[in-house]
Amino acid sequence: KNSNHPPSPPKLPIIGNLHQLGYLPHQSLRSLSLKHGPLMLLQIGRIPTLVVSSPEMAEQVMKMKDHIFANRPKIKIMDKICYGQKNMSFSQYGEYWRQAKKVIILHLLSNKKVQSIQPIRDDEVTLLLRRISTSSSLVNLSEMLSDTTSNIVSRAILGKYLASDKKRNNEFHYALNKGMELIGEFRVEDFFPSLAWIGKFTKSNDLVNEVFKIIDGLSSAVIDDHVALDKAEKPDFVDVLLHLQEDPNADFIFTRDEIKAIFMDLIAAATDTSYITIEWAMAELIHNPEAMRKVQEEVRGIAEKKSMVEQHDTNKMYYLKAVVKEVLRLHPPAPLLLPRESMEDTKILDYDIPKKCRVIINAWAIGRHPDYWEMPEKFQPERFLNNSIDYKGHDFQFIPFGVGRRACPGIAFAIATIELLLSNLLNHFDWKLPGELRGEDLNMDEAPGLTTRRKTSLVLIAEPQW
Ligand code: HEM
Repeated sequence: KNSNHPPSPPKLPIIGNLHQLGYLPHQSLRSLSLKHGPLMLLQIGRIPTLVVSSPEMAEQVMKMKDHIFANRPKIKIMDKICYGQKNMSFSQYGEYWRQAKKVIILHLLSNKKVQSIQPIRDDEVTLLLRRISTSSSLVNLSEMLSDTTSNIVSRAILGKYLASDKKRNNEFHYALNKGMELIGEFRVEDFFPSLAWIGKFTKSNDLVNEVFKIIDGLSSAVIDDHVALDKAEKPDFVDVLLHLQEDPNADFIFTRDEIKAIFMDLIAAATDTSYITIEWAMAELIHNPEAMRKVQEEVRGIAEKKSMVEQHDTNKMYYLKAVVKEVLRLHPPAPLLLPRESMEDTKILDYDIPKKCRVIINAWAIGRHPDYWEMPEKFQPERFLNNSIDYKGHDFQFIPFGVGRRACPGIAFAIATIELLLSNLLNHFDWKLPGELRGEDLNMDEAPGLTTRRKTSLVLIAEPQW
């Protein structure tokens, strides 16, 4: 009662502010923050939840007090589908997380490793371009990009495709879509722990079980294949984790379930975010024909009629890089980042923040903050030319990958994939909406979930340049 808490919107008995989260929580929370300020304390069911909506407050949480806010809350669905929350993204801050991060960076995400998988990226780009060229008049770009990004990441991690046939591939993408939707929901069992038993009887609990069954089936098959093949010569990332189990000098040994949680998490984290970025980039460029003209002129000028843009070509594509940044500003794939949790009572400025307070950073609202961005709702890649604003965690007005200990370790991996795929799509084809539709007619609505996809698939006509 004597604490000085941040401002809170009025709440209802029992549910608190739950009803104010709306269909797209990042948008509803921004509207609330315009009334109640950049640091708000909501009560969602039983859980105090701090909502951060300005660059200054984000810096306080993710830089000044990062050591206190480095935990993730326990979330029932992650517990179920990630074998006790043993994936890196949602694991508790501590020794397990440190060891998982160490092995992931060393064997998968270092700059050297990211460069070493260039042949896989090139190969998958070639297949994508061929698939588009040979498809009927309408191209479902959303579906193709989702396939290509998951193929790149699964070949990088597993040494092969995750799903060996079309049926399994469809099951994986279904589980990925449903999983992201379910994780993004504010679910009864997480916010009313005493009512957790109700969750067991809901339809969404059946969906969670269905998602888990698919993920567990696919990941168990991967482990069985790796054990049977044992590639000692040229081990992939899963081989590395399995070999640790037999290494008497290993600092840490991951169990079979932990290995499954770690690699499936990486495939999901990399696929969804990367393809969403390219999908929004293509949508914004169709919506803004002048930006499309400029970026195609740059890409084609540098590619000089080569049938494929190579990774090193993208280093000179400054407008393309500005397009990618502008897309990440307007459409950060994880608009509320991933939730964090305070590990002790603390203060932000003069406000008291209790231990075990959930923290939501509204990166979507921060990227559109009118004090930091001129005409913040407008797609304008030029704003990133001739300045050093970057997504690497120093500019708190632009934080699509998060900041601090729990920031995304996959930036280099993601950007290499996004720039290569996008530049090749723009080099190889001209893009149009079907029928008489014009750019401004394109539906730009978002779908709900942990990651923000487009509400409707992006279906376009591709006209090859050669
Ligand atoms: C455009 C692409 C991507 C975006 C926008 C993105 C964004 C994010 C965000 C916002 C977080 C949480 C940060 C925080 O809590 O402060 C995160 C965490 C994470 N990302 Fe990414 N990500 C992308 C691609 C990737 C890729 C390609 C990989 C791996 C191959 C990856 C692996 C991870 C992992 C393992 C975490 C958990 C980090 C931790 O909790 O310590 N991400 N990412």
